[in-house]
Amino acid sequence: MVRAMQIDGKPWRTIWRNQSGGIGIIDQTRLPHAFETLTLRTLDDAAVAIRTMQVRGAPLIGAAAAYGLALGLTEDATDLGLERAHRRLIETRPTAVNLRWALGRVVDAVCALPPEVRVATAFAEADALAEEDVAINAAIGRFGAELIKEIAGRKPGQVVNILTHCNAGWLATVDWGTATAPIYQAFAAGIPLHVFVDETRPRNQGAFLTAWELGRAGVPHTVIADNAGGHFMQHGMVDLAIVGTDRTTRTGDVCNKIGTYLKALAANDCGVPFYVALPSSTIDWTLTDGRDIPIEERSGAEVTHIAGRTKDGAIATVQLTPDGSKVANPGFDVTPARLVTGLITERGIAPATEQGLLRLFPERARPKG
Ligand SMILES: CSC[C@@H](O)[C@@H](O)C(=O)COP(=O)(O)O
Repeated sequence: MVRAMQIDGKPWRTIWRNQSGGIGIIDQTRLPHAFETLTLRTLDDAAVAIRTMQVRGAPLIGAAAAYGLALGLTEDATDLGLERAHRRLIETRPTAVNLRWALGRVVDAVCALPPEVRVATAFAEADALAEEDVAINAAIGRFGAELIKEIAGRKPGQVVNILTHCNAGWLATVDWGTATAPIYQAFAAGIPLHVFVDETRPRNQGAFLTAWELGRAGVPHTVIADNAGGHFMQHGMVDLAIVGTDRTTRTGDVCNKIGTYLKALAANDCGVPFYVALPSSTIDWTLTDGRDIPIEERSGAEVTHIAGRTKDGAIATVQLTPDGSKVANPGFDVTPARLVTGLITERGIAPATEQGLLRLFPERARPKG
């Protein structure tokens, strides 16, 4: 199988166990201008890495939290230690449901065990979860690549143009990405394609991360200002939009990075198919209304300031807004299911409806009566 994530020809994942017993990560706050790795050794290291977005993206937040809980148990494997580590990690970021899901998996795996075997079991569960993430994203890639191939079949010899928002790429997962997995697989199969990358203000995950990883993979792409997507759709320059999600309700409402909703509205108006790629760990089966999803409110400094590389190679932060202007910074928004053409999951593509999801995940049906 083609491996998605390579940097200068060397395969990489976003998170790994290293020789010294620590957890290796790529420090995503340093990209695209520096590629640096870090080792997480303690519960606190893991919590800080998630909160400060050294690791980010719903599936990777889940994997990092699972390893974080295992690290926490190395400090205190008692019931109290488990509870403390769980509380510390669950508070790091509110929107991606993968965090709750991954912590729940590790807690379920260890809670009935005596403290002396909990650490090994927790690491094994975190390893399993990370491995599964890779396989799940590869499956999403196979289903999604078929959509791209279908479009390519309708315009022989022409490039398929795909728009994506934020970074739902391999940097947001353990490998492959969700929204990017179909892109990588179609590209590897020789389909001529090009990706419009929304810059994704205010944290610029598109401009900083998606552009960087597509560039490493040799995928043709163009970074656009967030406000430009509607224009390109209106002019027939986008064949398909694929984005990720941090939490999807059982009815198919999708919560993703701020600005996704506006792209879905524009896609709907322009007749551009709008797909959301997700592992089932991103579905919150307890929710039926996207308006109930907690939206992360982030620091205003992300709106008032921007960091970048100066001509002499230094990283500098500059102020954009006038002194004294108030700012608001919701990190996510909800795209109602009616604007979503389909959900690309590891079990296939479902309409964004409860029925559609239950056809793929029948074990999630609510007991009758
Ligand atoms: C496969 S990742 C899906 C989402 O997590 C992604 O689109 C996103 O919104 C990431 O937000 P971030 O705030 O960078 O963690």
